Amino acid sequence: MDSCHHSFSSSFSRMKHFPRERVEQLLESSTGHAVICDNLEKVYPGKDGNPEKFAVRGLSLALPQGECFGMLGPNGAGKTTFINMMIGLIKPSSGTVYAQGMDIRTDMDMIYTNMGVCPQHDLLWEILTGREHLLFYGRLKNLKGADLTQAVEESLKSVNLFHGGVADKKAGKYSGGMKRRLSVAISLIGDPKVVYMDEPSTGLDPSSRSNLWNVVKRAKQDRAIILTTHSMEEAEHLCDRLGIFVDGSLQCIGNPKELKARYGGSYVFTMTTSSDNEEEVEHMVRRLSPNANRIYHLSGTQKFELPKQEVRIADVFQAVEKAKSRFTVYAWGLADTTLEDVFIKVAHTAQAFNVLS
Ligand SMILES: Nc1ncnc2c1ncn2[C@@H]1O[C@H](COP(=O)(O)OP(=O)(O)OP(=O)(O)O)[C@@H](O)[C@H]1O
Repeated sequence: MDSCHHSFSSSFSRMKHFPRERVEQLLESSTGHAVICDNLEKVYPGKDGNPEKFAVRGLSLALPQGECFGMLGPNGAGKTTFINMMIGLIKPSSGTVYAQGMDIRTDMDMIYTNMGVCPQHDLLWEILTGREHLLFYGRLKNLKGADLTQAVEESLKSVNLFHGGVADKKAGKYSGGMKRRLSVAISLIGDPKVVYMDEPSTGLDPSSRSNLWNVVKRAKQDRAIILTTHSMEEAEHLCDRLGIFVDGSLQCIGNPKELKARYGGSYVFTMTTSSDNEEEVEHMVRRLSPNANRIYHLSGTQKFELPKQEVRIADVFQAVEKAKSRFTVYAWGLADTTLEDVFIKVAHTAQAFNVLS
C-alpha cells in the first residue's frame, strides 16, 4: 500500500479496501508480501441492549518482508482485536488475511508453523527454565535434534539470556526484563516469517528496553513484524511504517518522518520572562507569525504554536536576540513537532469527527 497517501481531510474517510484484482496481484507478485489484510472486519454482537460494536472496519494493508509495522492507537481502538484475528484467536466477521500467501480462514495450521507471537502479558511457566521454554516452542515449530539445540542456543544468546547460567534458571525467578526478553525469543524461535508483538517493551527499564529493541531490530531483517505500542519513542526507533488506528480503522499510514511532516504543521515556541514582560513577548510572537496560537500560559511562561509556512527559524532567533536586549529572558526554546503531537492530533480529530457523524 502506498505510504501516507491520505490528505488530512480525507484521512477521516474509511481506508478504502483493495479491489479483488489488486489482492490477487499482491498474492502473485514476486516481491513477496508477508502479510496482506483484505478488507478485514470484526463486529461484536450487541449485548444487554447495547448496539453491536464495530471493532475493526474494513482494514486493508500489505506488508513486505523485512518491514516492521507499528500500530499506534488510543485504548479501545481495536488493535488487539485486529491482532487476535490475524493470529487465529478470533474469526473475522468478513474479509481475510493472507500470511505468506496462506489464508487465515482455511490454512491456520500451516500459518502457525511460520508465525511467532509475543503477547502483551508474558505467558510463561514459572517452573520451566528459559531453555526449556525455547525447546518446547522450538519443537512446536517442527525443529528437532541438532537443529533444535542450535536454534535454542542462538536464541538465548540473541536475547542475552545465555551467559552465567541464566538459561537454566526457572522463569519464575526471572526479572520483568528477562521474562520479556524470553517472550520475544519465543516469538522468534524457528525463524518465523511473520511475527506479532503486542507492546513488547511495556514495563521495562530504559536499559532492558534498549537491549530488547536491538533484538527486534536484528530480527526484522528477514521477516515482517507487526507491533503495537503506546510508546512513540519505540515506534520511531523500530518501525519502518506506522499506522494510527482510531475507532476501528487506520486513519493514516506513513514512516515517522512523513507523518510528522504531513500532520505536524507547526513549531512550538516557548519563552519564560517575568510576568511584566508577557505582553511584549506576545507582541513579538504575533509580529513573527500573525496566526500564532497561544497554547499555554502560566506566570511568565508562554507557549505558542507557530504555523511552519509563516515563520523562518532564523527570524525567530533574531527576534529573541532583540528581545533579550530589551528585557530579561529566563529561558526560551523552539521545538519541532513530535510524533506524540501527531498522534494526539490525528486521534482527537478522528474521534471528534466520528462523534459528529
Ligand atoms: N468480546 C467483545 N465483545 C464486545 N466488545 C468487545 C469485545 N472485545 C473488545 N470489544 C470492544 O471492541 C473495541 C476494541 O477493543 P480492543 O481490545 O481491540 O482495543 P485495543 O485497541 O486493543 O485497546 P488497548 O490499547 O486498550 O489494548 C473496544 O471498544 C472494546 O470494548
